Amino acid sequence: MALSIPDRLVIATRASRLALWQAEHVQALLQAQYPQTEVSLLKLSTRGDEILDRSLQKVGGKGLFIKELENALIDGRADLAVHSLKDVPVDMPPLFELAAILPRAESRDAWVSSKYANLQELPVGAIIGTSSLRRECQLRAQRPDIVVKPLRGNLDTRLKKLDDGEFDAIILAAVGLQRLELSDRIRTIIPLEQSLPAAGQGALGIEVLKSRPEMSRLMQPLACMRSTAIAQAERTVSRVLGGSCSTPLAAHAQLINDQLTVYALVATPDGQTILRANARGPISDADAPEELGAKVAQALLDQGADKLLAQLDH
Ligand SMILES: NCc1[nH]cc(CCC(=O)O)c1CC(=O)O
Repeated sequence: MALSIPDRLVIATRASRLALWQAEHVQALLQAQYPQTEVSLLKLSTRGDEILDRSLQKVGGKGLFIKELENALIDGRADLAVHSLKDVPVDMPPLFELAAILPRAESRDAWVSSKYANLQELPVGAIIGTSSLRRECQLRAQRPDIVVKPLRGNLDTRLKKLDDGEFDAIILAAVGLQRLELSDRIRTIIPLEQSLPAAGQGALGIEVLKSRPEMSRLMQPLACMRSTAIAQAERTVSRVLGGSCSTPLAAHAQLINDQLTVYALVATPDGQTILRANARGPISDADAPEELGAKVAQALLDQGADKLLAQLDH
């Protein structure tokens, strides 16, 4: 059956500068793919953007950033939603699917500080800004003396808090700074051994309604098969371990030729215990990424990851 190209496509997006960059990127790709189609943006404010005073974990987690966008898909106000893949819960509500994962950019974390070049240079008792337990546990494993304070808000807000002197350094995903032409704020890209990233970090995902398979087909030219394999492996680790944004859990995969390597860790927030596992194998068939992800998750469970995660639940 031939694909019928619609006259209009509406992209639902959050209104932050980074979200708009991402949505405009997808808009340009779709416009190039379908020159006759009018591709526009529907900018929405989400609960995750509005609630800045309380920790996200307490008010309902990362799903808050995508719910308003999903509502726009249900109402037909939009045809697709663009998300940072990292913000898309691993268990999607059954009405929706990830139609395409785009080529992944930089996936590592960035060290941002005007005073100190890296973690090792920090003076005793220095104050680091991050609201990510994943980042906190890995930093504190290396520097138990540092003080970690929460840091929320969009990128510009976070940088302003650093510049106002609230922190000695902050940790951000490098990709966001790069996309907003703020690369000069990156003192160093933190090596994977020091800060293993979150599942999906650096990649964009396009979400559509499952009931509109033609929409999913229209998105296929934007999909990157290699980034999809990587993301599937990483997201499987989180899914098997029941990861949420309140879990100190990292999952990162690399694909070199046809060899996929999956690294993962689960930790206590104080970084006193860090369980690590990895696995490598060829992506010989479509199930291989998920099998490798599941294998790494199982290796963590064999080390007691379930007990560690259960302790964190209260
Ligand atoms: N935690 C929130 C979040 N969700 C997505 C990004 C941008 C990075 C990405 O697209 O992977 C960020 C900011 C950050 O981690 O610094």
